[in-house]
Amino acid sequence: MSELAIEAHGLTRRFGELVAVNRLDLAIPAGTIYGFLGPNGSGKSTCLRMLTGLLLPSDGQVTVLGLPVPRQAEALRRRVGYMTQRFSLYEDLSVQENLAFVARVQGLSGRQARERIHELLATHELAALSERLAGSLSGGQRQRLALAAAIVHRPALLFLDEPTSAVDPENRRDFWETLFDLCDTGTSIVVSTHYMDEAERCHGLAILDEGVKRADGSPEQLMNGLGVTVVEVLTTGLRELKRDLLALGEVHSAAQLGLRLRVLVDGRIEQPEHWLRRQLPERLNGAELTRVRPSLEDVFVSRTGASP
Ligand SMILES: Nc1ncnc2c1ncn2[C@@H]1O[C@H](COP(=O)(O)OP(=O)(O)OP(=O)(O)O)[C@@H](O)[C@H]1O
Repeated sequence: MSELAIEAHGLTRRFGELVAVNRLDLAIPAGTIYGFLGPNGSGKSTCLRMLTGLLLPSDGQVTVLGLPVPRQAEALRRRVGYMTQRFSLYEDLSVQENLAFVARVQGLSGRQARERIHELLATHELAALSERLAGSLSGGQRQRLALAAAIVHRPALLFLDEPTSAVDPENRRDFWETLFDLCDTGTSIVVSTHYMDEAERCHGLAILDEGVKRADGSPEQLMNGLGVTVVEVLTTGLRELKRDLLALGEVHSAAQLGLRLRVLVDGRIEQPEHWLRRQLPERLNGAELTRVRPSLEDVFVSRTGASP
C-alpha cells in the first residue's frame, strides 16, 4: 500500500451541542491532491484545522506525515503549509516583505530566504509585483502571493481552505496548474472546496455533509458507483414536469439547466427513458429524453440531497 500522508480514525469535533465533524475516517495517500467537497458549514474548515494541529479534536486519532496530532503538532508545523480562507498576509507590507517575514517565521536563514523568495517570485509570476503593497493586489495576485507564502519552507503537505473562492475561472485554472506542478514535485495537497470543477480535479475526495463523510473515492469511482441513471429531458413546462417527477419515489432529483431537466432515476430501473415516458405519458409527449454520463454534481446531490 502506498504511504499515507494522513490517517484518521473517528475524528470528531464538537462545539457545544453542535457536532461539526462527526467520526471521520481518512486514509489519504502521500503525493496526491485530496479534496473535501461540501456546502457551507459542512465541517471542511474544522476538519482542515484539526489536521494541521491548530484545533484540538474532541475525539479520534490522527496521524499526519507519520506524526500523531495534536501531540506532535509543533514538530508538524514546520512540515506543513496552510493557506486559510481569508487573506492572512500584511496588506501594508510589499509582496517581497511579506515573503521575507514568513521566511523568517519559518526559520530560513537570510541567504536561504533570499534564494527561496527569488525562486517563488519567478514561479508564481510575482517578480514584477515584488515592491507592490499586498493590499493593492488583485484577487488572483493575492492568491498567488498567499500560495507562495504557504510554501516558503517547502512543506511536504499543503492544506488549502477554499483557495479559489475569490478568483475568476481563468485564475482558478492557472492556480490548479501550479498545484499539479507542486504535486509532481512530491508535495501532498489537501484542499477544501464547494466547486464541482475543482473537486473533479482531485485524485481522491470525500463528500462532507453536516460533518459526516457521505462518500469517498476518486471522482471516477464516485461517478461510476452512483447507483442512479441520469436522463436529460428537453421539453416545455419544466416547472410542472419537475414537480410531477419528484412525486415519483424512483426519481432522486430533478434539476433545471436552462431548457432541460436533469433527472436522477434509481439505478434499478431498466431503460429509464421508457420508464419515465410510461409514468408521465402526457407531460413527456414530444419531449426529447437522453441518457447522459453522471457528473460529480449528480454524486453530490444524490449523496447529500442538497445543492452545493
Ligand atoms: N469556533 C467555533 N465555534 C462554534 N461553532 C463553530 C466554530 N467553528 C465552526 N463552527 C461551526 O461548525 C460547523 C462547521 O463549520 P466549518 O467552518 O468547518 O464548515 P465549512 O464546511 O468549512 O463551511 P464554510 O465553507 O462556510 O467555511 C458550522 O456550523 C460552524 O458554524
